[in-house]
Amino acid sequence: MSSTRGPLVIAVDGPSGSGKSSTSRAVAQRLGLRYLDTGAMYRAVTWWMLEAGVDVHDADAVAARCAEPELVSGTDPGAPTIHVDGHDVGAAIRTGAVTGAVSPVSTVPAVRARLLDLQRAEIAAASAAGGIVVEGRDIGSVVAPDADLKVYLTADAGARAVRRAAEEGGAGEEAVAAVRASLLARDEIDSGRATAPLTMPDGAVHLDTTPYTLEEVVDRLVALVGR
Ligand SMILES: Nc1ncnc2c1ncn2[C@@H]1O[C@H](COP(=O)(O)OP(=O)(O)OP(=O)(O)O)[C@@H](O)[C@H]1O
Ligand SMILES: Nc1ccn([C@H]2C[C@H](O)[C@@H](COP(=O)(O)O)O2)c(=O)n1
Repeated sequence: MSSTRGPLVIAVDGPSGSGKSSTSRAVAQRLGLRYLDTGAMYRAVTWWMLEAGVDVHDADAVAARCAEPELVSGTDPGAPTIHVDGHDVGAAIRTGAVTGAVSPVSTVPAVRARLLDLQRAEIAAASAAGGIVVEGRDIGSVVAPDADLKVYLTADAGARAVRRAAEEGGAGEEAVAAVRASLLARDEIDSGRATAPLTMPDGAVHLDTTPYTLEEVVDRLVALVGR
C-alpha cells in the first residue's frame, strides 16, 4: 500500500456473512476513519419498496420509484446509522422480509446508479475526516476502484452460517441449515447479476477468514494498511 498520509479509502468486499461489517467497523475504529455499510443502503431502499407496496420482483416498478426515498447514512464506526425519509430504519432493515427481498432490488440498474452517487458522495465527504472504510459487494470493482487498499473477505459457507445463526440466537442444526440456504441464495443472485456482480476486484488482497477470529482478521487488515 502507498505510504502517503492523505485520506485513506479502504474497500472491503465479499459474500454474505463473510465478516465485512464487523471487520470494517473495527478497522475504521482502530484507524480513526469513517465507515460506510453499503449493504444497509440497499436494505433501506428495499425496506422503502416493501412499505410502499412495490413488487420487488418487478424491476420496472422498482426502477420507477427508486429516486423517491431520502437516504441518510451515519458513518461513525462506533454507531453507524441509516435513516429513510427521517425514520431510523437500523433495525427494520435486518428483518427476514427485507433480507429476502434485497437481492432482487439490488439487481436493478437504476437502484445501483442512485446508490453509487450517494456512496461516492460519502467517500468524498470522509476525506476531511481522514478517510473511510467502505464495505459491500462492488466497492473495489465499481464504487472505489482506486481505493488505497482493496480486501476480499471470504469464509466457508458452513462457518458463515454458524456465525450468523449464533448472532441471531439460533445455534441448532435446523437454524444453521436455514441460514446457510439463505446466504447461498443471496450469494448466487449477487454473483450472477449483470450489473456490478460480486467478484474479487483487481488488485484485492484475498483473506479467507474461516480459521481466524475477528480480532485476528482486523489485525491483518490494519497491518496491510501500515499506518
Ligand atoms: N473472523 C470471524 N470469526 C468469527 N466470527 C466472525 C468473524 N468475522 C465476523 N464474524 C461474525 O460473523 C457474523 C457475520 O459477520 P458480518 O455481519 O460482519 O458479515 P457481513 O459480511 O457484513 O454480512 P452481510 O453481508 O450479511 O452484511 C457476525 O456475527 C460477526 O460477529
Ligand atoms: N455494494 C453492495 C452492497 C450490498 N448489495 C446487496 C447484496 C446483498 O445481498 C444485499 C444486502 O447486503 P448485506 O447487508 O448482506 O451486506 O445488498 C449490493 O448489491 N452491493
